[in-house]
Order: sequence, then C-alpha cells, then structure tokens
Amino acid sequence: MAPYRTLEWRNDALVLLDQRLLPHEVRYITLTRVEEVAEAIRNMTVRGAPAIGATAAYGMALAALQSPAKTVEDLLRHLEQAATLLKASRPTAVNLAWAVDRIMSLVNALSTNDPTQIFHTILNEAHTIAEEDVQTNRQIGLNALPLLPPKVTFIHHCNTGALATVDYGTALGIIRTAHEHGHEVFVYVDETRPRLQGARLTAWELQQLGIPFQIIVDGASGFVMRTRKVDAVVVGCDRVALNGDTANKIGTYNLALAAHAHGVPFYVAAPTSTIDLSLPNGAAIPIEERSEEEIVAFDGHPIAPVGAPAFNPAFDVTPAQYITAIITEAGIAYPPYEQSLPYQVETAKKWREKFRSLNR
Ligand SMILES: CSC[C@H]1O[C@H](OP(=O)(O)O)[C@H](O)[C@@H]1O
Repeated sequence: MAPYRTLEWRNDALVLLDQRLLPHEVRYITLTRVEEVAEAIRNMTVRGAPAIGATAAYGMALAALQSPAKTVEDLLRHLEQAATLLKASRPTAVNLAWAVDRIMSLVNALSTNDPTQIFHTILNEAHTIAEEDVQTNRQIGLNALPLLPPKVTFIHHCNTGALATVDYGTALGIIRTAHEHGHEVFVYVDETRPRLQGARLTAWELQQLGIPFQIIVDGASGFVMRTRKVDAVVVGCDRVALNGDTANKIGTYNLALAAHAHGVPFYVAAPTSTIDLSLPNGAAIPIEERSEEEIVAFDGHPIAPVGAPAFNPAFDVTPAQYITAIITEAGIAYPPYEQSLPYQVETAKKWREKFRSLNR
C-alpha cells in the first residue's frame, strides 16, 4: 500500500485525500452524504478514472445509508436519483458510470424488503470494486514488463498513480513495477496544465517511490524526444473505444503525435473497466469542458489579463493509429483493437467472476 490512501470507507463514512492541496498539504476529508461525494468528484478533490469510479460506488453506499426511505420502493427511487447525480459529476471517465451501473444492476436484481440488506449489498460491491482495482493495477504493471528494456526512460502525462486509483496506479503502476523489478527507470514528468497533476501529484508519488524524474513543461516533450533518449511514452486513460481511440488528459494527443514522429512507442495502461466497447470509435466520447478560471488563474492568482477568454477541454482523444499497444490486466492488446480489446474485456470479466467465486 502507498503511505497514503486515496479513499477509504471508515465508520460508515467515506474518507478522501484532498488532492487539490497536494503536494504541500496532506489533508483528509470525511464525507457522509452522496451530494458531498458528487461535489468532491466534480471539484477534483478526488480524480483519476479508477479512483472516481470506486468513490462513486461508495457514494451509492452513503446514499443507501442516509436515505430516509421507509420502503424498498422509496429507497430504490432515492438510489436512482443518487446514481444520476454521481454520473453527472464528470462525463468523460467511463469508470464512473461503469461503477454506478454495476451497483444499480446488483440492487435491481435483489428481491428483498429489507433496506438494510440493500445497503450491505452496495457496500460489499463497493469494497469488491476497490479490491479488484488494486489487483488490476498490479497485473497491468506485470503485463507491461516484457515491453520494457532493462534501462528505461519514460515520458508520462498527468497522474495515473495510486492517487488516480484505489492504489498502485495504472501507467505509473507500470513505471513502479519496472522499478520494483530492477529496471533502471527514469521519468520525464509532463507538468500537465492546467491542473498540474504531473508537477503536483506524479512528482510527489515518484519522490515517495524513490524513482528519479525531471518535470518538464507539456510543450517540451517533442524536444526531449528529439534531443534525449526516450524509450516509451506511457499514459493512462479515461475511456477507450472499441477501435482503440483513447480519451485521456488534455495534451495526450499532442504527446502521441510527437512520439509517432520520433518513433517512440506509445503505450496506454487501461483497466478493462475503462474500455467502452459500446462506442465504435472516439468520436462519441463526451469531452468534459471545465471552467476558464482553471486556465486564466492558478491558485486564485490571475495569469492572463482580466476578462481574457479561455477554452478548457479537460481531455482529448488519441486516435488508435498513434497507440502502439494497450496494456490491460488481461494482457497486451495490439491493433486491430476491434479484435483484441473485446478479448481483453471478456478475459478480465471471467477472472473477476473466478475471483468472486474464490472469495465467497
Ligand atoms: C489512472 S488514469 C487517470 C486519468 O484521469 C486523469 O484525469 P483527471 O486528473 O482529470 O481525473 C487523467 O486523464 C489520467 O490519465
């Protein structure tokens, strides 16, 4: 386990590490209402596709616990409202909807008149989602190892570590696994404007892990690939379409273009919970647009002239043609992704079912 917890269920409440204050302050907040959870996801107290999925699952448990409903019918209505509220908090990361829908389909399959049983069913499923996430991330790291030379230099974008997940991380989990398995690792950390998940969060996590790195501005990645040795770019994802088109933090597409131009392998670390086979390609992936304020000011200090307009898409979509491989907990997917991704999703689903049966 990392020396910090992104999220934890404790005494019938959800405890979150407030990532907006990192790296200079480690402060935890305790939430008891689903409305607070939706706001914490929206304002990025907690962020990262797998982390917000697990957080939303625990948000559903709080909704059941706080519900004033006296009948199961009323409780189900309350839970549907909570599901809608949570899913609306951030639109791009499919993990959010995936986790909430997974909870609701379990609840709707129950035949009980006992609201308490519904709460315990939801809480147990939230714990399962959290446990699966950590196992998934560790497996992604192991699956990536054969792709990496003994001495390996990465460029990494945004934050995909324990802070973006329940623990261990996805793309940063690959970097961590390489380090833990004796590879000589170095990382160029994209600062990742405008919320600086790289400079604030990834740098903080790499320091804790003892992995050497240098922070670079987002616009420097092409220059670094042209003038220094970079063995691989590794990034996370928020939604992967059937054809492999991948939504990830804004700037990922530019990074993929630069990697392609310099012949540097571009790897996506993708828990199968982030793969959305219902979308044929990336055109239909909803791209969250956040406030102009995030660009024209930082920490409340104006950067741009007063009144300067800004356009702030929080994600972009990298076309599959620029993605060398997609690494999941079920293995490594190569193009054509229309064929390899469904196999990965199906294999991971079978493993989850086996994991459940072994743990019953
Ligand atoms: C483990 S993937 C996390 C994924 O989420 C980040 O976005 P945000 O910080 O806005 O939640 C970024 O896209 C990462 O790749």
